[in-house]
Amino acid sequence: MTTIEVNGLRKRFGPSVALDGMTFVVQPGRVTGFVGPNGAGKSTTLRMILGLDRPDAGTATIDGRRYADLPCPMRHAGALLDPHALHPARSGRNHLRWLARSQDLPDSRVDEVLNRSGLAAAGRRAAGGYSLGMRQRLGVAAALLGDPPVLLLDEPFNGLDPAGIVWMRDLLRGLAEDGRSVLVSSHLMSELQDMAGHVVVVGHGRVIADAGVNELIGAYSSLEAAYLDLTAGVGGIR
Ligand SMILES: Nc1ncnc2c1ncn2[C@@H]1O[C@H](COP(=O)(O)OP(=O)(O)OP(=O)(O)O)[C@@H](O)[C@H]1O
Repeated sequence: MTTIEVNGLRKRFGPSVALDGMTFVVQPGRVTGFVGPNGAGKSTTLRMILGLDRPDAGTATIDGRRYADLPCPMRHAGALLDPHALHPARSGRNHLRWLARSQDLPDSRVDEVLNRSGLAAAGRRAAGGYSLGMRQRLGVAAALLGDPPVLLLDEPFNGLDPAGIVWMRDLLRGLAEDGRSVLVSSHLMSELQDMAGHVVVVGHGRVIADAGVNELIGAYSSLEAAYLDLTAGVGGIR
């Protein structure tokens, strides 16, 4: 069973402190919501788990290893960070084929993940013409290519239509039920309340609360009420 461990991450960008000792563990078998006000440090943390930003201090590991040290990393962790990170002239299918080849994954996976993401019909169209919701689906398809035990998704509900939201909710729940570790950053508390088993609330680059969703609902009546209370003293964008 694969965990994500974030331990004491610190990061400054010039005068601004983005991460100030960020520490938490993502356990397998449940969706963990990663929530906090704009600028709290969620995306920076996800980027560090994936080795895309270097911390000033602290560590982030998947299965005890840094992402950069994982052999064939897409088999260990799949990520959706930026749905616009694609070549606009390349078809969705060729985008996935290119990724699969870079990781020695069989081409057969491409059609499997296109089908699972509802993009089978649009797969041969240039990805530059995809709507935001279609780009999110393509990003999810890419994250699933290596059938990884760990998934990290940054605001995956953005741009999805109502049917897409239901699809994403069921997909993430199913991935967690398979025993995967699923970390989802989102501002949609009602979605997380229905879907997540656990939530990590952050503010100003550190953890404010790390608790079960049912525990928070029991104490505050809803996840949204818990979030608003826990982050009340944190303030907005610095
Ligand atoms: N490359 C960068 N250069 C300068 N500052 C940065 C950079 N990346 C992040 N920051 C700063 O670090 C802080 C944390 O940003 P981050 O994007 O991680 O927040 P977030 O919680 O993901 O916010 P949001 O909910 O708006 O997506 C912010 O103050 C942001 O301005």
